[in-house]
Amino acid sequence: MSGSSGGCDNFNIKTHSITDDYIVLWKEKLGTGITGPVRPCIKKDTRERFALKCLMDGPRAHTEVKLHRLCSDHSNIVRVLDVYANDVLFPGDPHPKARLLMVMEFMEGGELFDRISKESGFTERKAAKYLRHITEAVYRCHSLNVAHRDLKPENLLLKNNSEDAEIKLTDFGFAKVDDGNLQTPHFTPYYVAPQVLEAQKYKSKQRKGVIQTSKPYTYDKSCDMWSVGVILYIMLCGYPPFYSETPSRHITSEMKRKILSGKYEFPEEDWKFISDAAKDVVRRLLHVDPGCRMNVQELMSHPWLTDAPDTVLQSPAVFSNKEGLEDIKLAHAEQLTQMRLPDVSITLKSINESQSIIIRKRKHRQNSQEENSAETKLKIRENDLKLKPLRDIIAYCIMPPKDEKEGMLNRLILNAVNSVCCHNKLLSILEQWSWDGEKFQTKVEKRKFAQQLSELVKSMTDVNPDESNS
Ligand SMILES: Nc1ncnc2c1ncn2[C@@H]1O[C@H](COP(=O)(O)OP(=O)(O)OP(=O)(O)O)[C@@H](O)[C@H]1O
Repeated sequence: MSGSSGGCDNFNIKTHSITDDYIVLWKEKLGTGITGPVRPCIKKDTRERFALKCLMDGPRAHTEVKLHRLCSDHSNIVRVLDVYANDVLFPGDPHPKARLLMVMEFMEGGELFDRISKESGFTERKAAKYLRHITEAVYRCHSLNVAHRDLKPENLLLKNNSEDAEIKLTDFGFAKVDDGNLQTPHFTPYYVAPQVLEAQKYKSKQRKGVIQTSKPYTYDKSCDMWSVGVILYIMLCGYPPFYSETPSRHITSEMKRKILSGKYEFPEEDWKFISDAAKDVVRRLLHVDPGCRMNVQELMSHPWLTDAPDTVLQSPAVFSNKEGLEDIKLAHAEQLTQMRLPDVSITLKSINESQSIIIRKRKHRQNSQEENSAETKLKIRENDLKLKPLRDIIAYCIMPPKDEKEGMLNRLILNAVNSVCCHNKLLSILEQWSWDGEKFQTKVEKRKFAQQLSELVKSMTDVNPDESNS
């Protein structure tokens, strides 16, 4: 093990070897995730036990570390103590690889649902207490404008095995800064939803003091709230809200349909003793429209959190079926992947990121002629502007504004038909939805329509802008 030479742009990351300060128990593991095992380690000077997560060094790992550390100083977030940039040789690797080693507080009590499975007399009141801890963690993240985006039972750990142990949130591997502004110094947004622009305007008004209160809603944060709703539903009854009739270890199209339409039930036989207040929290969190979903502040002030009854719940018995519990976790993880998808599918790739062969060849040609010539940049920008009306429709369909106005969609479509360069292709999509030139004759499935338009936009951006006028 050696201190790594490169990639230490962050002054808080130590570059000397972790083994100077800690004894790492490389052969033991506390849990395993997609990034590999999390291992115990012991601080040499205090003999205290910690948990070590090893990440491949790269921009994603740096974001994880940065956002985890940013949120970390809170009683419901797993604390990050030290981060090392070291070259580490793992068995099977031909040579040492640059890694970020994150030392975290040791969560001795394990995962939330494993704990619940062992509880006798698990009540609504106890579930409400757990939910308070989870809500505090989400509040911490959202108030720092961080959306966690991977809120699932495996990432909710208990400090120890005592009765009053705190729950803490961990794993910021999908977290992102969510302040309604998609622009970062490294990425020019090819897509900005009208709602995002609205949020920016809102923020600027807040900054100028025109608006006093904060309105923390944005899409990614609302996904976290959806996750909290699913976790609460499972804590109350032992199974998830969106379950497929045909058991499968993978998310089925039936399940997807249910999630998209927000179809779930409170089956009478399992829910008849559960309070209306608890159901109210679930309903408000699982609202299908992200704009109408309860935000974290609203959740914090819901009376059920502090006034839940002592009704005994059946979830521990259901959780004791280990295979069933694994299925529940897997389904939740996959649902989260689906929820993060719109982020990817509607964010068009920048030219530098495009995988298209045509565009890569073109890039290569450009590079050899004149790197990033002003003319090329202008063309890309022009092409981008031409596609904006389509992106506005997609955004409208995915996240209709709260104050949706009559005929708004039709106006956006007319604007696009009159201005976009690819209007023949657009018209053929509109025909499928019986567009009569002014309005739709049949009901449009907005998500499907948005998907078709996304594909059209993608096809227009993955070709040479010179050719896109056809
Ligand atoms: N601080 C900790 N103390 C004890 N165990 C931990 C700690 N952090 C993580 N673990 C265990 O390791 C598992 C994996 O950790 P983590 O979720 O951070 O890794 P990951 O590779 O990002 O996982 P995922 O596949 O969920 O993205 C956790 O589910 C938990 O069981």
